[in-house]
Amino acid sequence: MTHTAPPPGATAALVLADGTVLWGRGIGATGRAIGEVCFNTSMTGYQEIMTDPSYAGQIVTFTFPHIGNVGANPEDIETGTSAARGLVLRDDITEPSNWRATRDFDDWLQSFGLIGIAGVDTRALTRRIRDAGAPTGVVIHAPDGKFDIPAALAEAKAWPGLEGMDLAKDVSCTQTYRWDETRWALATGYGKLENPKRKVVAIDFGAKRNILRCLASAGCEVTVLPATATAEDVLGHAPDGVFLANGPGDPAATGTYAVPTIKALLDNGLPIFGICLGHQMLALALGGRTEKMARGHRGANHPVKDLTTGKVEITSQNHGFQVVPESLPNTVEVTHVSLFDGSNEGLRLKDRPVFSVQYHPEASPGPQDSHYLFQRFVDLIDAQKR
Ligand SMILES: NC(=O)CC[C@H](N)C(=O)O
Repeated sequence: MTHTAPPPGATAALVLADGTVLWGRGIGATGRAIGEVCFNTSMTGYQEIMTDPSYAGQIVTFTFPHIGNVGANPEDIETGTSAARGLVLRDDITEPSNWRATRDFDDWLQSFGLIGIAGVDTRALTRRIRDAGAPTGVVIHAPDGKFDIPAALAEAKAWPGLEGMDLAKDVSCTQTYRWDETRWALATGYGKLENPKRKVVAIDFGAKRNILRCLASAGCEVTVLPATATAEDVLGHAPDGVFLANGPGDPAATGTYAVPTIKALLDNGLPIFGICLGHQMLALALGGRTEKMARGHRGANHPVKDLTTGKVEITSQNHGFQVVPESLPNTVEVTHVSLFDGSNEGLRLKDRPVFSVQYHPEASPGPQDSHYLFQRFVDLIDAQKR
């Protein structure tokens, strides 16, 4: 895998912190970007993945070779800007072939400032991440073929890594806003929620739009608050329930401002539902612990067992940290477990209307097996209201 000089025609390089240099062809924006190199096994949904705020500080390696082949459209995005740092592909991006495409994927990457490399042996890179963990990497796109590899290597070596990094504040909204677009909006153009039955405050640690759509589709009027919102800010909106969003970075670092808020909300007795980073921070607020995973879960095919029903669901996942179930107090019941590695995928409180999952029930991309969780949340809200 190691080379010293750019091979003829190379316009991009991926420099790993251990000195490995992978050469390829540049895609998207030019320049260089640094991040943790992870892999995602999804076969579809590359736009949603590249705009998922949880990927802040990461360079995504797609294990599926045909990325970009259906082009890009203005709808399949999870935020208006991208938080991910870059991407690594096996094959070159081809001409778009899909009726929904409004532009070429390469073009779209440029407009989002995303730097990428194609022509990499992504299978070898993925095995390496699987066996040795996610390395820091610098992706360089230099159409002039001029690479400063020693500088990139020094940068990669100096990067502190995601552990201890708080990135939620960077990707969260800065102002409170109302969300009322349902899941039907994309298909029909008429997706505004009429007569919502419940008021939900969503704390935005890096929320994906489709989560907000799923909450609206379940009949919730959703008010979105910035990540640093206090319990008073939340309660000021007189919500029937609180949603804790997904987000990037290390939950322990984000917890410095989010955990006190969540603790106060728990004391208040409101129904609470958390997803991914929201799940991890709920666990911290309950006195539990989180840790970095050896290789993380990123893909749209992860089997999870719901221990409360015995059913297995195929889930969409994107996380590199996990809740340590043994660290949770006995007021907590573990409700979901990964059938890949046995790690924790969900919890609920035995004495309060509070639950959370580690995976992404809104999918986007991914199977819709887990949409029932949004119904579970509104059922808890309705029971509490009665
Ligand atoms: N999707 C998420 O919310 C990710 C949570 C957290 N940043 C992790 O990597 O584990």
